[in-house]
Amino acid sequence: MRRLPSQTVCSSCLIAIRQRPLPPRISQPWISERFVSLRQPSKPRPSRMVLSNQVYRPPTGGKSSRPRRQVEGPFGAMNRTVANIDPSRRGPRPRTGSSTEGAKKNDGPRDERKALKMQRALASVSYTKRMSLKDRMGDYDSFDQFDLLPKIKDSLCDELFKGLVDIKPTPVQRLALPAIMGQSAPGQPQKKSSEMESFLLAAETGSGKTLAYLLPAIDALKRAEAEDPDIKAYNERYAAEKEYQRTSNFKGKPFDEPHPTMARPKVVILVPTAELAQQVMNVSKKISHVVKFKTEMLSSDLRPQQIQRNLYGPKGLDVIVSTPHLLASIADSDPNILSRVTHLIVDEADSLLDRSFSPVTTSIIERAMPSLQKFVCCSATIPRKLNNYLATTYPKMHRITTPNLHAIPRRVQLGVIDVSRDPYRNNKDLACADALYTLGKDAQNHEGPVRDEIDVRRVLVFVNEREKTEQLAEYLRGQGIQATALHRDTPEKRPGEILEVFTMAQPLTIKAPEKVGRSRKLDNVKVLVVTDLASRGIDTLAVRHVILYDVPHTTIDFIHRLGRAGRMGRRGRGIVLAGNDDRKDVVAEVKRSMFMGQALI
Ligand SMILES: Nc1ncnc2c1ncn2[C@@H]1O[C@H](COP(=O)(O)OP(=O)(O)OP(=O)(O)O)[C@@H](O)[C@H]1O
Repeated sequence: MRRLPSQTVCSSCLIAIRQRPLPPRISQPWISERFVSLRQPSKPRPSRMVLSNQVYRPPTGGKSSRPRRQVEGPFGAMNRTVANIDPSRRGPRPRTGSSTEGAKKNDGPRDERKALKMQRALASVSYTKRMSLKDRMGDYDSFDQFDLLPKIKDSLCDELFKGLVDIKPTPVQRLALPAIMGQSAPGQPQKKSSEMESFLLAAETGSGKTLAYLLPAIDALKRAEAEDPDIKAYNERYAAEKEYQRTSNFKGKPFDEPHPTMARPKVVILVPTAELAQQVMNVSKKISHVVKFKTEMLSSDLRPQQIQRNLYGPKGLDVIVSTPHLLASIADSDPNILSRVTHLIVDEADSLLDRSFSPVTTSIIERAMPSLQKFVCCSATIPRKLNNYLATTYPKMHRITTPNLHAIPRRVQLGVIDVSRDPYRNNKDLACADALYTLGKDAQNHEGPVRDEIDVRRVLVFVNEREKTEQLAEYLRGQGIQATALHRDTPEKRPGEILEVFTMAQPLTIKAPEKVGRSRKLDNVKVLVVTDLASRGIDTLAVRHVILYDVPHTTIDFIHRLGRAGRMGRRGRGIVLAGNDDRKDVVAEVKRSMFMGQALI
């Protein structure tokens, strides 16, 4: 029988692909009228930032797998089929054809923009691999099947998902929880591992990665606490002192012996921004209300006294959420601060291990390594560079990836407005205001949960430059739109408050206007004009619409920005404003990949 070449799709798969339901077409006239002609790029250009297509297994290769003719050294020239000419000594390239224009194209400097490259689907995750992942996920379809402490399970119903019924673990949680805890099958007890284990959690945006790493870490923390002789002795002294004070009507100083965990956390979670630190700390705090442990955050927007209090509070410290720079500088002055860490989590690992953050993040990892039991890297996007780095630094790392990694879910639709055409003629500000007015008008047709009230739409507008946030927000305000700018220099304290409107899950409504007037004032839309500051990890559950004012520099930015809408199974819509200076071919490829449900690699 003739074998199919590896790239060929077999006929049954083709039928399955064709039978997949297609997302409904965008019905808004303003999108269809000004729809960009999505041209196929004639030749894909290389990218400097490429997503990995083999996250589920470490990349193979390296020196040993290179053909001998490519290897340096005495045997390097064997079996060559072409002349071994040093490229630096090669003469000028012969020009093809007579066109000087064409020659310029060949010899000119390469486009150094961080262009996108999305020619391939997640081809190397084979169908068998995908099926086996799906089968494994099916094993755990309730939180009760995990060997978590009962209090932790209670905290899910009583605090985190209060009011929700039938909470099921998400795919990444079904895979990660048993793997990190060492649980072999549903209902089975955990098995302790004597050596340090490392994990890579790679799953789509808004898929519940925070709980996937937090629940096993807290479970291990509480189990270790029950066996810790220092904590046991402290608790006994505390109880005895309390009893003495009660019986003897004691009026002196209360028991003020510092807790053994003071400034010695066991769980450290590193995140890239203060806003994300606050969000993860809020989740951890909610669990701590039921499970009882001490959790704090460290970030640059806290005052020094507050940082001191968070670290050296007499009640101890178990879980700390921090940005790396601050923690590294504290560790410089108090080297023992990381001496008891058993679980270290690097959230948004591709950011924290990239060129700018890497030295400081790795310094923390190295300091914590002697006591470390579990090391978890977590991200929705795994660039090849990070993939290779992890494969060489942590060769035994357990790779937990979900089948749809690097794909934007099909429930998120992408519309494109070509702002180079009439009536905008490259006026992106006007196109943005128009898009927001259309969203507002559309929302007026949807009644809120209370009669005579309408929903308020919360929209994120992403720009590439910090300066543009203020400028655009001011323009939109001038057009009667409630717009706020958020960037790294937004005055202290405000980012949390500003973001709250967009992160709270509760519906936001206003009184329905008697009659939609002609005045240009949009009451039922709240807009946040923001840089990538809000694109990483911020859980904007309430946001269904994201406007990409600028075309993102990389696929990674596309995934994270669009990932703010359509979280946790919700529907969402992205709108890209594509101007003359933007890479429309790139937008077209993203749109096509999203339509096909393919990974953007
Ligand atoms: N099992 C679950 N059932 C329902 N909702 C859940 C579940 N797990 C998490 N969530 C909710 O899903 C939302 C997104 O979770 P989370 O912020 O952890 O996503 P993420 O994968 O870290 O996203 P990102 O990659 O953007 O950081 C949160 O509001 C969280 O409360």
